[in-house]
Amino acid sequence: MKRKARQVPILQALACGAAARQVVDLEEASKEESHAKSLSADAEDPSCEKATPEQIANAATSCPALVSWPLHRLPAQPATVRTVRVGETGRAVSVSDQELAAIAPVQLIRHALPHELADQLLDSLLQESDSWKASSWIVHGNQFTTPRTSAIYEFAAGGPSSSEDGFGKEESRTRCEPSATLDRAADLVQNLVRERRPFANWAPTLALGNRYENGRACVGWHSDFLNSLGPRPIIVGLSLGSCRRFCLRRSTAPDSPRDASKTIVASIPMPHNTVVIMWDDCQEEWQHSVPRQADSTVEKHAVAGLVRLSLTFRMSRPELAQHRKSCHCGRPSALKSKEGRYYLACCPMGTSKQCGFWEPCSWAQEEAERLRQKMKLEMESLEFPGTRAESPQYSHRRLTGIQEFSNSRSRNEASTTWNARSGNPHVADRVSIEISDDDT
Ligand SMILES: O=C(O)CCC(=O)C(=O)O
Ligand SMILES: [Fe+2]
Repeated sequence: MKRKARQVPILQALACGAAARQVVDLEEASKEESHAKSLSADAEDPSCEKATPEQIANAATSCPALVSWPLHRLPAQPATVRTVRVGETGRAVSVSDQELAAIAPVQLIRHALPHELADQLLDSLLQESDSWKASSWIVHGNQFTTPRTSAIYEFAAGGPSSSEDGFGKEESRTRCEPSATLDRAADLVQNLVRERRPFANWAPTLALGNRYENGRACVGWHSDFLNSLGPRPIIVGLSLGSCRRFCLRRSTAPDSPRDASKTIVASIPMPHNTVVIMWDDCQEEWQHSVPRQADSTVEKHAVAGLVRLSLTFRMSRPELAQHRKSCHCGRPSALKSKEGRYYLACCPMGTSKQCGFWEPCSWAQEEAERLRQKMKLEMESLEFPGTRAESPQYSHRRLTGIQEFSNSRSRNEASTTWNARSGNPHVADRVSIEISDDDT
C-alpha cells in the first residue's frame, strides 16, 4: 500500500474494549444507559466534554453496572447466561459473539491479527500517537474539544481527500504515514473482510486512529460520515491496548411494530487485538460509541496501561466525488442517513458555524438500494452452512430483536448450544445486550 503524509480532519472515532460476559440487571442496565447518555457524547454532542473526573467516579460508584463490568472482577470460569426482567422496562442478557451477529450487523473477531503483529502495532502506535491531536468544534458559540486524540492514515495514493469525508482540512487532523506494520495489518484486515464477503471487493484506503488516554476519553453515540465511503459502507475497527467497551444501539425503528418503542443496546468489551466488522447496515441503522468509564473499570493492558488505541479502516469510493455538493457556507456538505433516508447537511467543524444547509440525497438513496439488491443476490449465490439466514451478514435481519432469540429457546439451552459451538468459551466471547423502552 502506498502512503501519504499530511494534516487531516475528521470527527469521529470508535472503539472497544475488553472481554466479559456479564449480565446486567435491567434496572442497572437502564441506569448504565442513562449514564452513558450523560457521560459520553457524540462527536457532535458536546456533553461528552462536561463530566469531571469526580462525576465519572461518582457515576461509577452509583451505577453498579459500571463497577461490576471489569474483566478482573468476573469469575475465572465462564459464567452462565442469566436474563433479568425488571418490570416492563426491558431486560439484559449475555450473548456470545455469534449471537450478537444475529442481533446487530456486526461481527467480532478475537485475536484477529497474529499476536506479534498486534503487539508491534500497539508499540509503534503508542509512540506515534504522541503527535495525534484532539479536534475542536463550535456549537452555539462555545468551543468543544474531543476527549481523545486522533490521526488519519491514508493507504491509497490518489484516493479522495479525507476532507471530503468530514476529515476536513480545516480540522487540521494529524495525518501520519502508515508504517510497514500498519500496512501489513491493513492487508490482513482486508483479508478478514474478504474471507467473509468475497464479492464486496473491500480494500481499506484509510484508517482513522483514535487514542483513549484513560477512562475519561470517549466517543459519544454517532454513526460514521458517509461522504467518501458512500451508502452502506463496511467499516472495520481494530482495538489495541486496554479493554474498553464498544457500544452499539439501534438508531432506527425496528421493522416490527411490536418493537417500535424498544431500543437495543449492545455493550461489547473488546480486548487487545479484537476486530469488529461493521457491516453495511451498521452506519445507517445503528449508532456506536465508546462510553466513558471509571479508570478502575478499565482493564489495563500490560504495556499500554489504561491507554486504548483504535484504528477504523474504511474504503473511500473516488467515483462518488461527482456527487459532492457544497453547503450554503461553501464547505462540503456531509452525507448522512437517518431512518432509512439519506440527506446532505451542513456539518460545521473547527471554527466554522452551521449554515443550516439540509436536503434529501436521492443518488445515495438509489445507490443504497442498488447495493442492497446486489448483496442480496450475491449472498444468495454463496453457499453457507444451513440456510441463507444462517449467514452472519443476514442473520441479524432474521430477528426483530433479541426477544425472538430469547423466546426461541431456554436461556440456559441457548448458552449451552452457543458455547458448544464456539468451543471452550472465554469470558471475552460474551457481550451484554440490553433492551429498553428508551427511545433513541
Ligand atoms: O475507537 C473506536 O473503536 C471507535 C472509533 C469510531 O467510532 C470512529 O472512528 O468513527
Ligand atoms: Fe465511528
